[in-house]
Amino acid sequence: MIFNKDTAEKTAELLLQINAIKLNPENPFTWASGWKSPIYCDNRLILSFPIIRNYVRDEFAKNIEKQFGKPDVIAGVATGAIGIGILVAESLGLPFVYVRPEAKKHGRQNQVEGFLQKGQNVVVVEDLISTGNSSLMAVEALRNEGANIKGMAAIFTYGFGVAEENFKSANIDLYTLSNYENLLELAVQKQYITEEQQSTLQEWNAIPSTWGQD
Ligand SMILES: O=P(O)(O)OC[C@H]1O[C@H](OP(=O)(O)OP(=O)(O)O)[C@H](O)[C@@H]1O
Ligand SMILES: O=C(O)c1cc(=O)[nH]c(=O)[nH]1
Repeated sequence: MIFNKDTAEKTAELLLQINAIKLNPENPFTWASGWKSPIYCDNRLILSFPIIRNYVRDEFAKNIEKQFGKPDVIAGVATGAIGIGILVAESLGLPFVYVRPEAKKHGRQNQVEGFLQKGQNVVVVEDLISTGNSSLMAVEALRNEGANIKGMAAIFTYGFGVAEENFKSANIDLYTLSNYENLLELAVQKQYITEEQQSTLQEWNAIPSTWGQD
C-alpha cells in the first residue's frame, strides 16, 4: 500500500527525473529472485542527489511516524537501504541497525549489525520490493533477535500478488512511497516510454515470474 497518492506521484516523478528507471527488454535484467525483467528501478541513485534524497528521507520520516508511531529503532535492509535508512533514523533521532542477507562467516558472525535489544520496536526500511523475500528475511533475522516489528517502509514496490501474500503471511504491514502503478501512469503521460515498450511491459507484468525465460 502507498502512504499517500501525492507522495507516490512525486516519488515516481523524481525516479524518472534521475533516470533510476532502466528499460532493456533486449537484454533483460536478472533480479535478486532470479526473475528476468525488462525493467529495473535503481533506487541507489537517490543517494547521489541531495535534494531528492532529502525528499525521500523526509517523506519516510513523516509517514513512518504517522503510520506506525515512533519506533525505538530503524533497521535498513542491506545494502540498498543502509544509506537511506541512516538518513531516516537521523531525521527521527533514532538508533539504526542494518540486516545482512545472511550472517557473516567471520568476525562476530552477525546478521543484524548494530545495537538492538530484545523487545524493541523496529520499523524496517527497504529500497525496493519485488517478491518481498529479501525484506522478509531481514524481518525474520530481526525477530530472531527479539525485535518487535512495527512495519516495513519501502521506496518502491512492483505490487506483485506474491509479495502481498508473503507480507500477509509474515504479518507485516508494508507501506511504500511509490509503486509500479503510479510510475507507469506517469511514464506513459510524460512519454518517457514508447508504445512498444509499453506493450513489452504489459506482457511482462502479466507473467513476471516466468517472463523472458525461454
Ligand atoms: O523483493 P525481492 O525479490 O527480494 O527483491 C528486492 C531486493 O533486491 C534488491 O537487493 P539486491 O539483492 O540486488 O542487493 P543490494 O540491496 O545489495 O543491491 C533490493 O535492494 C531488494 O532488497
Ligand atoms: O528484484 C530485484 O532484484 C530488483 C528489481 C529492481 O527493479 N530494482 C532493484 O534494485 N532490484
